[in-house]
Amino acid sequence: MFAARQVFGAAQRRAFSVSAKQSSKVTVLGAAGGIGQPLSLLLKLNPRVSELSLYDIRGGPGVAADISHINTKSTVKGYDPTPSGLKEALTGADIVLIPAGVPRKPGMTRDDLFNTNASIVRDLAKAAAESSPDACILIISNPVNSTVPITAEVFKSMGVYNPKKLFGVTTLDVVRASRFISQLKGTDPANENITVVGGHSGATIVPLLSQSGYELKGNELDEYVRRVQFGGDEVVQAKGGAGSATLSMAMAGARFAESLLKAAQGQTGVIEPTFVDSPLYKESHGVTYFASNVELGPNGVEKIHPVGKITDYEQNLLDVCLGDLKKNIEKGEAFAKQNMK
Ligand SMILES: NC(=O)c1ccc[n+]([C@@H]2O[C@H](COP(=O)([O-])OP(=O)(O)OC[C@H]3O[C@@H](n4cnc5c(N)ncnc54)[C@H](O)[C@@H]3O)[C@@H](O)[C@H]2O)c1
Ligand SMILES: O=C(O)C[C@H](O)C(=O)O
Repeated sequence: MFAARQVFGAAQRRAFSVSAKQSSKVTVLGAAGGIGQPLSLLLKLNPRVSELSLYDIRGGPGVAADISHINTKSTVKGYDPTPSGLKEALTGADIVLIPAGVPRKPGMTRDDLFNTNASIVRDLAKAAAESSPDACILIISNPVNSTVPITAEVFKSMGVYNPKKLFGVTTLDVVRASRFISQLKGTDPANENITVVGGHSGATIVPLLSQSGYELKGNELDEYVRRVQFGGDEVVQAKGGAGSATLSMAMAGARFAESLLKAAQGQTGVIEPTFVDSPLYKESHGVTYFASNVELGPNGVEKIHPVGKITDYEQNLLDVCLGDLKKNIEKGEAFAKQNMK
């Protein structure tokens, strides 16, 4: 690969550096957790990251010391769990990933995490709104359908909300949908990219298999859809009380961050499904956030793609999704409004 210096003249280099930011500070809040550690590792391996900033209420500096020995160029710093540590971790960040919060145990829904995680996300969102108001904020903490609206309400209350820069990370649903179809069809999962829309829990997860030209029927289709919708439960059960998906989630979070960095660094046509402030079902159903394919650009959301042509079966799934999603979103918004500190 040629360096910009070799390929561009001075004027072009200046234009390039204005439109495409090449250095990137990425902050992980919850960096010492089950997701946080492998996610931080993958970010350290990403040459698009120049500064990695790791914060947790326990163990951030230890994880940072460990990861900092890896021989890639980026600098790594861990921060103490103090208000000033959090502020420093966030200041100047381009991307903030938030996997802080508790995971499920068998028998729990994601919504059962609401009581604990809502206030964790609210407090971290407040810190981000104060110290990194221009960063892209990537919410991993569950229930995503509610924690994203909570974050939006915090940013709105502080007058710094930018709907183009707030993302619920739903990439794991696409990763699963792609992996599971490849197992049924004997294809290479790396070449599969099944569109998944809606939200991130149970019936709000809607895989649109027909858009990839696949036609499963009857029980096989029902079982496929159910596996994508409840793939998280499969992992929660298998871990038997020790948490939920961490390694596959780290991969999915790192993939989403990589896509944002590519777009920020000038690549066009970068598309990822993600849960964002979306016009698609706002007027018709009062659903203010929705996951669909989103084109990413240097300022975050560039273009929200509509759901497109779907089958009657998929439309039925979508109808159920929209009803559940509305309740999850309203629950998050109500919490934020009643519990703004
Ligand atoms: N979006 C998704 O697809 C997806 C996938 C998997 C898990 N999750 C969610 O991600 C969250 C984290 O899962 P995990 O397995 O990593 O849990 P974990 O318990 O292993 O790690 C969570 C980390 O967050 C830290 N933390 C708690 N409160 C904090 C605060 N106020 N500030 C900073 N750090 C704080 C903890 O110390 C811990 O290290 C859960 O809510 C889980 O449900 C989401
Ligand atoms: O299932 C969970 O609770 C974690 C996560 O949302 C997942 O989809 O794996």
